[in-house]
Amino acid sequence: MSILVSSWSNNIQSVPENYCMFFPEKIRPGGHYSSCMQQHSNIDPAQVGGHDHDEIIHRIRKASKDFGLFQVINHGVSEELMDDTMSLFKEFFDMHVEDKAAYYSEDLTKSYRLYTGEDKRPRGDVAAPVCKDIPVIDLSRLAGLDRVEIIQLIMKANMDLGMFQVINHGVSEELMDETMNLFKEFFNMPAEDKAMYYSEDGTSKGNFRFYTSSMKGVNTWKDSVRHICEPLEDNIQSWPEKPARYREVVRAYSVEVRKLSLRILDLICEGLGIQLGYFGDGLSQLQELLVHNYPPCPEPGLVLGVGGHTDPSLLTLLQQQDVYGLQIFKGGQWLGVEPIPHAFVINISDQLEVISNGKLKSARHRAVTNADVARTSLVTFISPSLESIIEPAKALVSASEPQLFKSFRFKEYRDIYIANLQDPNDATTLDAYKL
Ligand SMILES: O=C(O)CCC(=O)C(=O)O
Ligand SMILES: [Fe+2]
Repeated sequence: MSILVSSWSNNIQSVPENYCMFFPEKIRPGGHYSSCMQQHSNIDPAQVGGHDHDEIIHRIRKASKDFGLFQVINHGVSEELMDDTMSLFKEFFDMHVEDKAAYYSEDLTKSYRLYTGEDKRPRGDVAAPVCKDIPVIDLSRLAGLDRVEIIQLIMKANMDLGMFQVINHGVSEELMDETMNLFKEFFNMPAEDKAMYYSEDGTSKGNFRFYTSSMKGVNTWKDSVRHICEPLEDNIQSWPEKPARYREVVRAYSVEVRKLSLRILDLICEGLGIQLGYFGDGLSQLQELLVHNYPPCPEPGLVLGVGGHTDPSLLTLLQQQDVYGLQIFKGGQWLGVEPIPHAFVINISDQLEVISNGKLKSARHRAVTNADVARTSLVTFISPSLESIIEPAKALVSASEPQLFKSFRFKEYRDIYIANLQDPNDATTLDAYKL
């Protein structure tokens, strides 16, 4: 419980090391040498063919299996040539700046280039420019003559970015505010009241879970609540009884957000030219709510609230207030998503990219923190039932548009996605299913 960011973050001047995003001290180069490997992994190929032949082969196999690395001596490349080459490169780097300038390039496609390493730390750069291309779509205009134009707008946004915002969407402002305030109240409850809900057990099978989290081994600056909303009756008993109106408010919110999600999925059907209701039943059966609380952070540039990812669901609907924090990855950089009170940010998620046969993009996004105010976001994931088979819609596959993804069971995808969240090699689950 004392691990919750909200429990300790308000009195500190600097960020603890294990929150410094994706570059913790233990993997930071410089000053942290471990002891050297023993010489016995040096292999002398000159002995191959002689009476030590079998032993050498055995040592190569063992070193390759254990370390993937060994050294060779007496290998046939002359010491003079090696020294010469080493000296030449030392001389190159020691040349005058003007002499080297001709070779310097940041263009990755150049066949020869002198360059410097960049700092790849995904800093939570709060000052990122705002993305101007995310349309804000007024759903009240759908009833009139603008319908076709609106669907075109949604489709264009989904093809390019996988993200758009909707206003006048039918979920009442009162209900949105009430739900937001309820979660703020939850996160602000005294530690003793929250303690009974706290769990580090990630296997709660969709029941209510209150936790703080890490991604790829580095802690993220947030505490979260997560549970299934639909099917409702199997899960509502696990929802908290404090704040007092939790079950009543969250139930009403889930019902309204579900209606909106089905409306948007039908607009996407229209845009894709597949039958209305295609995403009904199994493909949108599971509904989960994930609520994040990002306390103010004294050094927002060193941490992230949520690291870069695409959502594993079908569609995601995100409510934020007027506090900035969500970013989208576009054109090689992170750009801010403008917070619009009472709008929903709609993300195309992985399963829609597959079912649309790659026509729609699963949005890559993340959340940054800030030094001044806490931010709360309410994230609804609409997903297929775990047993659903996911594959590109038949109507979107043809001789000229071949199938781009294998078919799979949603449960398998989800399990791999969860494992990949902790994979330091930045594995993306969707790539593994591309044909
Ligand atoms: O809090 C946010 O704005 C983003 C949260 C998010 O991307 C997620 O929970 O998947
Ligand atoms: Fe997300």
